[in-house]
Amino acid sequence: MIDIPQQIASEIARVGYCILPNALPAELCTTLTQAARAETDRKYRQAGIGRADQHQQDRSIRSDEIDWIDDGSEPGKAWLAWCSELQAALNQCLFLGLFSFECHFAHYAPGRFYGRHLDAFKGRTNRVLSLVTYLNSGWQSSDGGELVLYQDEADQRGVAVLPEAGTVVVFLSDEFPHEVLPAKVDRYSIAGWFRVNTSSGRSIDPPS
Ligand SMILES: O=C(O)CCC(=O)C(=O)O
Ligand SMILES: [Fe+2]
Repeated sequence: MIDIPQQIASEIARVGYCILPNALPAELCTTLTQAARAETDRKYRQAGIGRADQHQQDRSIRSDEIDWIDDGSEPGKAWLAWCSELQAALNQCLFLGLFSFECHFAHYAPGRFYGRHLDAFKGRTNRVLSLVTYLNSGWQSSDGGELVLYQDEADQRGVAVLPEAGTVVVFLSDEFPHEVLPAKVDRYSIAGWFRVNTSSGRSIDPPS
């Protein structure tokens, strides 16, 4: 059996990112795909940018809609259990000290996008590893909607990833600029972040 967490860990150690098609167990992928669509128009909210204290909605940078995931539903529970196993494996292999995980469903309606950005800035965040998985079966390259992952600030070419169901992408949050190109059809995904615990004294970071 292919050990997905092991593969992710060794790619992170080698190059800092990992793009793995068919990484999600098929049953989990189906459950999440259904859950992502069932929530359309019900719970999705316009996504914002920045930390809680400087939260703002700027549609010129980001125009997806999101719904935070918790273990209050069966799909949420199953997904968080899978991520928790991955977190344990990454800690064991890479000594990252990952402490918690936060994630949300994202829905990009046709034409929506997320401009080039970093998920974290060095020294100013406790987000260490970003994880994205896609929930669109039969995605065509003519549908657009690629994630483009750049090596560094200077890279203008990047690597394009089709958001096909089951593909998992993991990368160091403060190292790899990336963007989501507009798609011609609805695009569903989960974006999440493994974090370290930087709480000290009476100040709790991050704010809940
Ligand atoms: O959906 C994707 O491919 C990436 C999303 C992303 O970059 C983010 O939510 O920060
Ligand atoms: Fe991002």
